[in-house]
Amino acid sequence: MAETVTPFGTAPSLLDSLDPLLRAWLPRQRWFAGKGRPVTGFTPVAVTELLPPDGRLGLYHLLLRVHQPITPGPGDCYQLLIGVREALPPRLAPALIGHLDQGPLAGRTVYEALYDPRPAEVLLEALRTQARIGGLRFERDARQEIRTGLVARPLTAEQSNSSVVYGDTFILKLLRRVVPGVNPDLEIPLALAREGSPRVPAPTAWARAEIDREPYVLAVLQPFVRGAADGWELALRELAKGEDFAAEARELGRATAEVHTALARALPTVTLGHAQLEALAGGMTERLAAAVQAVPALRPYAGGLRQAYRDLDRLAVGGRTWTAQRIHGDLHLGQCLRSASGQWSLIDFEGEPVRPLAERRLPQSPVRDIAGMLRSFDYAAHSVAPPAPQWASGCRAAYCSGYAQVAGRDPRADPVLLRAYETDKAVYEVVYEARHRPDWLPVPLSAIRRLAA
Ligand SMILES: Nc1ncnc2c1ncn2[C@@H]1O[C@H](COP(=O)(O)OP(=O)(O)O)[C@@H](O)[C@H]1O
Ligand SMILES: O=P(O)(O)O[C@H]1O[C@H](CO)[C@@H](O[C@H]2O[C@H](CO)[C@@H](O)[C@H](O)[C@H]2O)[C@H](O)[C@H]1O
Repeated sequence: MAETVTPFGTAPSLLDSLDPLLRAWLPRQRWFAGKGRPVTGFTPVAVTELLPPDGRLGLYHLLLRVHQPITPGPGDCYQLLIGVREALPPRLAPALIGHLDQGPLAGRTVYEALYDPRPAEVLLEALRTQARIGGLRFERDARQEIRTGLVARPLTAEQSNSSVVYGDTFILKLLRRVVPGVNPDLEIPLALAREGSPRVPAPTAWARAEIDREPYVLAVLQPFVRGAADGWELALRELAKGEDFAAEARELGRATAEVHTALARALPTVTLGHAQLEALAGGMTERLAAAVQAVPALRPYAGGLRQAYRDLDRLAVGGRTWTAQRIHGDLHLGQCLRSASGQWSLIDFEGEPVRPLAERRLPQSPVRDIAGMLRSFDYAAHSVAPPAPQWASGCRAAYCSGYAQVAGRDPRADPVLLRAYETDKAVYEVVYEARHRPDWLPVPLSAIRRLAA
C-alpha cells in the first residue's frame, strides 16, 4: 500500500482537476446532505493515497470540506473514495465521476471507487491488518478475525451512507458526512457487544482519523446478517397477503426492550425532571411551529397537536419524572433485520443525522424509540390501499406487550409521554415527506388528523 500524500504531494493538482467534476457529481448523491444549494468549492482536510496512480488503478481517500452558500461555519466534511483508471470498464459506468483534463493525471477517468470490488477490498485488507496510512487508523477487535479472500459487493440501495458487503460475511458502512466526536454508530454497538447483547451485530473493525486533534469515525465493519429481510419489507409483504404481523411485532418489542435494558446497564442514565421535561415539551412545540411554516397543510391541526405537549408540560409541573438512557434514536421498521433463522436485530445507531452529534448522544426516554416503532406500524398500514388500521392496532398492541414482557414496564403505562413523542415524530414525518417524497404525505397526515382529534 502506498504512502500518504498529505500534505498533498501530487494531490493539489489532482484536487484542482477534480474540483469541477466533484461540484457536478456531489449534489447528485443521495447521501449529500446539502442538496438544493450549489457547491462553490472544497477545502481538502486529508488526502491519502491508498494505491499509486502509476498502475492500472489509482486510489485516493479524501476528506473534503464542502463550501456552499448560506452554510454557517466551515462547511460539512465528506468522505470519498476516488478511483483513477485509464478507462472505466462498462460494469463501472454508473460509478463515473468524470475525466481529468489537466494535471499529472490528465486523460484518466475518475470514479466512485467504493463500487469497484478491488478498491473496496483494499479497505478490508487495511482493517484486517490494522494498517495506519497517513492520518487514517484502521483498527480491529482483536478477538474477531477477518479472513482474506472475501469478495466485495457494493450495496446499491439509496442510503444516508454507503455500504459494501464482503463475501456475505461482513458489511462495511462508510460514513459520508463525517463529524468530529464519538459516533453512536460505533459507540452503541461496541457498548452492546461488551454487554454480550446478541441483538446488534458486534463491530469487528473500524476506521478513524484524527483531524486538528479531533477524532472522527469514518467507517464500521460488522458481521453481515445473512438472508436477512428488514421489518418494513416483511410488514408490507404480510399486509399484501392480508396476514397478521402481531407475532413478529411482539418479537420486535422484546428485541427493543432487550437492547434498551442492555444500554441502560452499559451507559449512563439520568433522571428527566421538571426542567428537562419542560425543555422537551418546548422543543416539540418549536418543531411543530417550524413544521407548520414549512407545510401549511398542518395548520388546521396545530392547536390539537399542541395539546399533547401541554399535557406533558403539565406532568412536568406536577413533579413527574422519567429515567433517560441511551437509545437507538431513529427506530423504525427499516432499522430492524430478521435473520433467516427468525432472530431480530437492530442496526444503524447513528440517530437522526440532521441533529448535532452531541444532541444525538444525550440520554433520552426509551419511549421515544417505542413511539418511532408505533409510527412505523401505522405507516405500513396506511401506505397500502385500502388502509389497514386494525392491522396497525394489532401490531402496536403486540409490540408494547412484547416490550413489557422483557422490560417489566408497558410503554402504554406512559400515555402522555408516548403521545407527545408520537406526535413529534408524525410532525417530523410530515416535513420529511413534503421534502423528500411528496406522494407519501397523506400517510403521516392521516396520523396527524387522529393525533389532533
Ligand atoms: N449487519 C447487517 N447485516 C445485513 N445487512 C445489513 C447489516 N447492516 C446493515 N445492513 C443493510 O444495509 C442497509 C444500510 O444500513 P444502515 O446502517 O441503515 O445504513 P445508512 O446509515 O446508510 O441508512 C440496511 O438497510 C440493511 O439492509
Ligand atoms: O434514512 P433513515 O432511515 O434515517 O430515515 C428517514 O427515512 C425514512 C424512510 O426511508 C423515514 O421513515 C418513514 O418512512 C418509513 C417507511 O419508508 C417508515 O417505516 C417510518 O416509520 C417513517 O418514519 C424516516 O422518518 C426518515 O428519518
